[in-house]
Amino acid sequence: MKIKNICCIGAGYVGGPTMAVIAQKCPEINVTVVDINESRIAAWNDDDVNNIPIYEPGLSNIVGEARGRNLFFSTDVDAAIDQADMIFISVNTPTKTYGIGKGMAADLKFIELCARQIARVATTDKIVVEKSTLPVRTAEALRNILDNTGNGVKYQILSNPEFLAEGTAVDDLMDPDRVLIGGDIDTAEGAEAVEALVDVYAHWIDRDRILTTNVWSSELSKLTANAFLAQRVSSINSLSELCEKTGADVNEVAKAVGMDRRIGSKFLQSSVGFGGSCFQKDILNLVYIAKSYGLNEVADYWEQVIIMNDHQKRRFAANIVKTLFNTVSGKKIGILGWAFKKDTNDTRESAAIYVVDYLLNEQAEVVVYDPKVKPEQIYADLDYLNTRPEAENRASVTIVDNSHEVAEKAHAVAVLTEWDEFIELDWSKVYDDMLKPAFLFDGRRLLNRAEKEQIGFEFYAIGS
Ligand SMILES: NC(=O)C1=CN([C@@H]2O[C@H](COP(=O)(O)OP(=O)(O)OC[C@H]3O[C@@H](n4cnc5c(N)ncnc54)[C@H](O)[C@@H]3O)[C@@H](O)[C@H]2O)C=CC1
Ligand SMILES: O=C(O)[C@H]1O[C@H](OP(=O)(O)OP(=O)(O)OC[C@H]2O[C@@H](n3ccc(=O)[nH]c3=O)[C@H](O)[C@@H]2O)[C@H](O)[C@@H](O)[C@@H]1O
Repeated sequence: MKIKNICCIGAGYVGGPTMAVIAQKCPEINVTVVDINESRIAAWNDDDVNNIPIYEPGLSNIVGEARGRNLFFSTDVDAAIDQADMIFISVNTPTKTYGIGKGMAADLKFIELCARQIARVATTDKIVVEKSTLPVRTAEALRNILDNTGNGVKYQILSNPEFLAEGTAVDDLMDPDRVLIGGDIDTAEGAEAVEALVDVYAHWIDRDRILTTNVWSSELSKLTANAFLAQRVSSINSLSELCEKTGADVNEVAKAVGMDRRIGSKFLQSSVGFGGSCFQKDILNLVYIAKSYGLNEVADYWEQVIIMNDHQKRRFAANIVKTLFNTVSGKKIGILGWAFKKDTNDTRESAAIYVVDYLLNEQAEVVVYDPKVKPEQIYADLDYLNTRPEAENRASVTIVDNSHEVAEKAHAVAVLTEWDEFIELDWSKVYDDMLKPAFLFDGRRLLNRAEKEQIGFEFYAIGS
């Protein structure tokens, strides 16, 4: 079976880049990405491809090449569903903020709405692909909704979790370690659907890197991969605190440990804490699932990854207060970086939000610069925490458009995102512009200690 028309519901950080790459690599397939968010779709359709709503290195070129040829962005969800033979569901699956499982379980209401919409609109057989990250056994719920419409349409449900990381999305999509496809491989129709999706990816990915499994393994592998990655960050971050007490250096420890090929060197960069939309949400979801099966020890084991991460963010902020003679009240603290990592404008769960919230509770005056994050996003992130009236966030936080304004008469500067441009800053000028003693806190191990101390900074870096 050859796929001719793909529809993707959800034009976000996953749906947009993934579909752009599929469209570029498969010129004979029409790919339509739909979303209910009109302004997001308008931005994807902006005449200037540099205005697409997601910043990812290399993405605007790909969109520029494929858009209007075989890549389309639209708000007409029904029409795209109707025409497609394969439908990717790539909508958000945030942590529930209400009811049973509040703060832990994934909120699947957007997924269910998609399933109901597909069931209502479809008149021809469809392959429905779970692209969103979902709790294990979600496909069962989807099948229940889709199969009970009584309109005779046949559905195959596949799980095809996405492993791209933001900031490197295009490279990750072009050259993934693996593509995972879960399906009902024991039936002829299921195997045919799996093969149809394998064919799409095989346009540019070797078949031996396209892994097929049963649906439940695929769903659970995605949660497991994120849990393992986040666990490595929490593991090294837990040791960063011990390094600070003992005179060991966390970078040296990470290097020594990571050179063991059984351990590997990736994801051992100590930091102010991991952020991003998925690590925390997916681990909380894993914890919730384990608990729901009565597996309390399993749940506790993974929950510790989150507990350690929260501790890391809090202790970084607390250390700023302690170092500044136990008070930051009325003091200007400059923040370099708001995104949860470099090369993205995404701020979801960024450590910066929590560090600044802590400092605001201590009555600091905060000045923020990030090269890609818009001011309204920074305020929205703080408002979302609901810690204080929105007007207070605006009164206490100033957002500037260059690094040097952050330093002007600041008592301290903290690096919270590892943007390359912060390495190249004129640090002598930063020092000159600050009040003395000039405290510099490196939450990313981005800066060279000897150089900064030479300039005159009181320098603090995670894990040393
Ligand atoms: N952000 C990332 O790097 C990765 C995310 N994922 C997973 O992919 C999924 C999507 O994540 P993101 O793209 O980051 O989310 P996002 O929030 O950027 O995008 C989701 C989009 O779906 C749209 N949407 C929601 N309900 C809809 C409906 N009924 N009809 C049409 N559009 C609808 C929203 O308006 C939004 O634009 C999540 O499950 C996430 O866990 C997986 C791998 C990487
Ligand atoms: O499911 C998802 O959403 C994605 O989550 C992560 O990707 P992402 O969150 O975009 O970015 P990462 O590079 O994993 O970084 C996550 C956080 O961990 C931090 N981190 C990462 C690595 C490290 O060594 N140290 C460290 O502090 C980063 O700064 C960032 O805040 C995974 O890497 C992807 O494989 C996955 O698809």
